Amino acid sequence: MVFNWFRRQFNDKEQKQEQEQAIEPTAKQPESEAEETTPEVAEDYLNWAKAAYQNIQKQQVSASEEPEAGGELEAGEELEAEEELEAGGEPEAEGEPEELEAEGELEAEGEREEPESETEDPAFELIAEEPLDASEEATEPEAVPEEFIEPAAALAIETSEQTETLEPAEPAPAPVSFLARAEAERQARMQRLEETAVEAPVEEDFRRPGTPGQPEMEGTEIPGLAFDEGFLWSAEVLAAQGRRPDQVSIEEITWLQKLRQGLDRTRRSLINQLRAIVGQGPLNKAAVMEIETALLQADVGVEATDLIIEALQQKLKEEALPPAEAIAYLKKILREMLDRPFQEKYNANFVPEKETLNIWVIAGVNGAGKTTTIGKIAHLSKQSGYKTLIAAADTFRAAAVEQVKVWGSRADVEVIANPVKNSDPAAVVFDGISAAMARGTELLLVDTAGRLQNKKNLMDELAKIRRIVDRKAPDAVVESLLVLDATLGQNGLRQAQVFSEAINLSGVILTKLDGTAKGGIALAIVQQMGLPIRFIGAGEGIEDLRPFSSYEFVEALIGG
Ligand SMILES: Nc1nc2c(ncn2[C@@H]2O[C@H](COP(=O)(O)OP(=O)(O)OP(=O)(O)O)[C@@H](O)[C@H]2O)c(=O)[nH]1
Repeated sequence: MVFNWFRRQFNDKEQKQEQEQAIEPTAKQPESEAEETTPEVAEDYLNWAKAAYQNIQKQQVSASEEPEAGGELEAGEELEAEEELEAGGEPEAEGEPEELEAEGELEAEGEREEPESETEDPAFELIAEEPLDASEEATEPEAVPEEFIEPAAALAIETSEQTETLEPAEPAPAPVSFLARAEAERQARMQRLEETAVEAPVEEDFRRPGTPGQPEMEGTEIPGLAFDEGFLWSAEVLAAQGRRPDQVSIEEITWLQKLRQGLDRTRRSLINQLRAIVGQGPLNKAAVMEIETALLQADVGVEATDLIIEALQQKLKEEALPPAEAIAYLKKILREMLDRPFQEKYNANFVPEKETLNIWVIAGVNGAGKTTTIGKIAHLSKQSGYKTLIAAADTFRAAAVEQVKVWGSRADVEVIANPVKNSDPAAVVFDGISAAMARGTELLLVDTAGRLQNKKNLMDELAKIRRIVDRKAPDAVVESLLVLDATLGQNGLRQAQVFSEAINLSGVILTKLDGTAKGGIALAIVQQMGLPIRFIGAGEGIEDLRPFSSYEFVEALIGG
């Protein structure tokens, strides 16, 4: 059974089989977000969650009964593939060298440009100051140089500290969630039964699957997945998006829980302040300032904050909304902002095309999480049933190639690399595309350097890689994705601007959303750059990166 993470569904064939034996869905969709708190909707969500849990149980049982699925390649093919890989850049580079050399695209080894002392951009000062050491052997990933953290970022760090110390004296009463309601009803039922029953039946306890007397939850307990508050929240988020309980995978639930946990710091600071302010009629000046502060502390940025407040204020002038509805309206504003790039230029469905070569060039400064992200996407892609390959074109640091190889082996995805240190990255990309074409690869992930002698060299190199891709694979679906470290807050935006000058960026991958109070940076990126967020990372593990969903993000950011 293959769950396609890009499509957020099981691949068609498996889906059909699954549905034949699936437990029928029971949730009725709420007509509006405000309806979430009605007992009927709460009950529906609870039933939906139970059905989803049971279906995941079934998936687990059938997965454990299935024979181990083989790798992507048959044994023979694997051998051939290896041979091709062994041949590395040699035959490919030899095959069409004139084409490239004639165009002056490929530099001979050792002919890389000398470090230049000019530094047009302060963000690259450190890079320019550091000597070019092609044999750099560091095994540990490098942190983003402090110099990257400019005044804006320093300010953001200060504000983040303030965020931590900001403890609202008395949180405003939250609307009763369906969890609390279900628990209250359960307690009441329990009490009634105790009072009236001669022989008390075993009470339903949906929190402990397999409890005697609870037939629908009987069966194998799902290892590592309790039917708890986190499960119920995740189920509600999925159900509210129109998903059916039989379409949900264990990975989705786990991911949503992780995302919510990751955004915990941002959410706690935001939601407590917002709940206390909204829902009291039109916003007065003091309330506007408080919302502004809360959003700016979450690194939403001035431009996006102004728009959010304007839209919220407009609505509250038209009608006085109770807090739950005002928050629901705020969520809508945030979702619309995050989805705006899809109305203008970009496709909302970010899915590699099957049986087509998709090439994703991954850029970003060192330390942003580029290598880790490539490994995670490779894993996601492989798990989702795509033939995947990685081209290790960050040849500036020897350690970078080794790191990509480690992630490649974790994801069980081959890596095309040139063993020669400081070799031409464009040649590696060229070889990567040749290998991808020969193997019928569907997704080729290209790692690129995050640091060169100076900004100009870095940008020239990225532009050159893009030209090679366009020339060598004119029919491929190409995306240029920038990896940004969410903890850098506004400073990440400056990096994005620099990169977008060199390569035609088509999206952003936001990493390290866990453990930052600056989760609002996603809104600033979309508002200021007009770029869609394509993936978000919330942890260092291979499973900790998933395609971005504005609905899920906003729920995790300011949901209950
Ligand atoms: N907490 C957290 N850490 C992350 C995430 N993504 C990456 N990291 C960590 O960030 C550090 C840098 O990640 P790398 O993938 O090595 O970054 P890079 O951009 O490739 O940088 P170089 O390795 O220097 O080329 C590593 O310690 C990763 O484990 C994330 O989503 N959350």
